[in-house]
Amino acid sequence: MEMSIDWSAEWWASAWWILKAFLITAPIFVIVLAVLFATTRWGRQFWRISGAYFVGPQSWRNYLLVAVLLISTLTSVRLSVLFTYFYNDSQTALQYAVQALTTPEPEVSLEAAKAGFWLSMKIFGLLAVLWVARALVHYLINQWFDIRWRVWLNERVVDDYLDGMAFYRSRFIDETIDNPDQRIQSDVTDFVQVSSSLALGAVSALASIVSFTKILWDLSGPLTIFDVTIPRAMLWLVLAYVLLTTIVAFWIGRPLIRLNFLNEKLNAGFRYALVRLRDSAENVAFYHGERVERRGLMSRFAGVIRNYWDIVARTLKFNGWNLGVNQTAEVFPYLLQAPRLFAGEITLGDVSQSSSAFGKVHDSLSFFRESYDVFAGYRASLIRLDGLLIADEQSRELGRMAVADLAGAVELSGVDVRTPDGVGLIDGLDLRLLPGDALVVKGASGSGKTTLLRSLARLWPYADGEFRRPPGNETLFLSQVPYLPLGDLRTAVSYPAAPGEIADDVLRTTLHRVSLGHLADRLDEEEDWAKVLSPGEQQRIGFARILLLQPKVVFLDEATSAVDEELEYALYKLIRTLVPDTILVSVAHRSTVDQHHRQKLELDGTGAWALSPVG
Ligand SMILES: Nc1ncnc2c1ncn2[C@@H]1O[C@H](COP(=O)(O)OP(=O)(O)OP(=O)(O)O)[C@@H](O)[C@H]1O
Repeated sequence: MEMSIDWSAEWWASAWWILKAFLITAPIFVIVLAVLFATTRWGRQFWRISGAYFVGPQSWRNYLLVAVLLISTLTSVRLSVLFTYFYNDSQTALQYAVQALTTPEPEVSLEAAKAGFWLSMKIFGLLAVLWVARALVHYLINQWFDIRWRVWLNERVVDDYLDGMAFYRSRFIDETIDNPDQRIQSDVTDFVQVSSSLALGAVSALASIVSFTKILWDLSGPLTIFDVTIPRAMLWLVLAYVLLTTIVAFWIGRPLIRLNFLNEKLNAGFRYALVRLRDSAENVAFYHGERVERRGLMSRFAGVIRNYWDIVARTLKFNGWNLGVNQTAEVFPYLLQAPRLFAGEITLGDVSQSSSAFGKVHDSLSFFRESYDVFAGYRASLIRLDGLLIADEQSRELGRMAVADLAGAVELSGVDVRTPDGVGLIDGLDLRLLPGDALVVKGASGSGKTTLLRSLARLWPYADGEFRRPPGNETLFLSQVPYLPLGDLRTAVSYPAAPGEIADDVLRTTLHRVSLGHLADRLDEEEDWAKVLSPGEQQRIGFARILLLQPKVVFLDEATSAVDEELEYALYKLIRTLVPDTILVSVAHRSTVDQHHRQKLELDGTGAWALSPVG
């Protein structure tokens, strides 16, 4: 029995095919992507987010991995092609065997048919081993590529978010963005996974279309409809069919982009409301605010569900169309090839091979149609990640106070501070403080005391003037409730120094000094310290940091508001005794704070200010 192809020569021929296909596909792949990046909106977004990963001296490793993945993808296409020839041979062998058993003078003897059948089984064994091995290697390399990319992109997005205090200052830009945390955590992952699966899926689909079109071309016969004969009808019909159905599917699926975007946004909003409830648990519990919280949570959740129903309705239409299209395609090749089999023009193997080649061309062309909802989710991730990077950039572009280094002293000249609406809070403030000086800032609530400190810390965009101060960590800002990072108590007390940078003995002695001796033996304990410690204890941690870091200047914003007056006196005395040269600037309503300062700055909230000695 004659096999459909010469299998003994086919292995080398296939290896040669894969190499040729790679040499053709790789440049086309690069050119198509370059055109998409330059001409489509989502392509430009992609490039802004991750273009840097594919340029520069380090990027050759990424290209190497992409090349391996491309070769593996093309190998899989080639193996699929070989499988269809195996199907052809095994089916034809069976057909001849049946013929030999039922007709006295068969075309092929039973022995030859049996030999053909067993040979095709051996070929299958080899193909199956190659198929499984390729799939596993592909999975591993694909994951390797994705993980490397994800690590890079995560670093890029987190660094960008931290750069220039974008994480804080983004609240001041015109179009603020929602849930940056979710954009970093979940969209980065989706972006990487879907990018590589869509790109490789598209390559695989296109290579399959080319390869199987060749098979269909060879197996297609003419079709006569209303006296018009279409040569190679099956091929043209599958192409026309898939093209039309894909256009309709894109049209039906288009709203999924917006719905997926909303889905992420609404879910993130719901999750954030839950996180806020957890963070403010004690406050809510004191107020018995469960009813209001429940209403807020449920209304957010209702938004999620409403949108989800829209997604369901749209997916129903989208999937309904796709499933219907796929089912119709099932019988297509049989309808076209069966009459030719009945006429004795082709073998059963040919019918079976046409059917599988038709299926492959159809599935490959349908890849674009069926991936549309994945692409819709991908677009949403692109928009969200790009939005985050743009917001970071805009945050960095906002104005901020000009600062310069000055050893050991503080100078403010012509400092203006405004509200976001442009209302002046402080006009032209000039000030000079030398080592050991202490200044208390007073003024009615809302007069701009905290905003002055924000401006000097370069957080506040609506401030001008010049600020000279000791460089880097020599200038410390302490807010009313000091920030306590997650981790053990050592990490919390040492902040912003890294844990371990300050010796435990020093930490313990300092805790005793600020009346937190009861915590001295708990340095290794991991807790959410911001929830465990009382506000007064947290404020004492703030004072401990002054003693540990010994800054040249420290700005304190209501730093003793939660401790009693006796303890406040002791804490200030401690600072004045142990770090007497440190310049102190305190914002405080309580008059008992004044006695620890030499000068007083009074703000009236309309721009005017007055500097006087503390009486
Ligand atoms: N993020 C913001 N957006 C808009 N306005 C703000 C913002 N932060 C502060 N303000 C406004 O700026 C003004 C000054 O606020 P600031 O917090 O500096 O007052 P303060 O003197 O420290 O008040 P308090 O003594 O109550 O702490 C207030 O009118 C406040 O509403």
